[in-house]
Amino acid sequence: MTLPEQVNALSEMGVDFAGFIFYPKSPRYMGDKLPPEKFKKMGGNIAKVGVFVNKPYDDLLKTVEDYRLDMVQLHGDETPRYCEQVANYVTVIKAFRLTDNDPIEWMARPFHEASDMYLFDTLGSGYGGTGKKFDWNVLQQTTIDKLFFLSGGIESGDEEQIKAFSETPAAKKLFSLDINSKFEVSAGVKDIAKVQQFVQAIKM
Ligand SMILES: O=C(O)c1ccccc1NCC(=O)[C@H](O)[C@H](O)COP(=O)(O)O
Repeated sequence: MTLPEQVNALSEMGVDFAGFIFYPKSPRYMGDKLPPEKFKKMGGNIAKVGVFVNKPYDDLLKTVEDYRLDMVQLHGDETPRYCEQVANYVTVIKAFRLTDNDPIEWMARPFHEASDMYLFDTLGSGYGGTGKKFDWNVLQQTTIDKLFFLSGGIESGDEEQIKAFSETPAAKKLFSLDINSKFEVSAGVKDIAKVQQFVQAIKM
């Protein structure tokens, strides 16, 4: 998200989280778009999630403080030790970028104690916002013992597939969905009506 009025609209429609990209190489980078004072005032009760990629520890904590972020989503090659240190200050969602054959249990195990939640996304040439799905069946091969966000190319029309997945054992800890590029009119600007339709359909 980059526009305060859109964040407020999401909050009003009962969306739980809004994500803000603090990765300068992303086309959705918001660090130069919203000053902290404006940022802190918007969004009502929505939880504000800062998305970071390999940000030095001190810079990350300063951003969390300046913008009063509720959670951070760590999308890069952050180590368990780094996540653990950050988790002393703010809720940590560790993102894993998956291909269809990844040994998720082996990848996630070192982060079990070091993070609060996971996010499963699709591996791409960049770090996120690929608009591509991974095969959710890779999550069936293992027991995920941590709340997780499902992400990667989720779009309108996926509602039935998501409901079917949510009834499988792999979804026992499915906590929330993370949607992004498939709901954009341009980078960082959402089609709010499309989001609303999706939210209503998914809650039915
Ligand atoms: O979206 C970005 O530009 C981005 C850049 C760097 C790190 C993470 C990024 N996005 C993280 C997200 O949580 C996205 O919502 C997730 O990758 C899903 O995106 P999409 O495949 O477009 O639905």
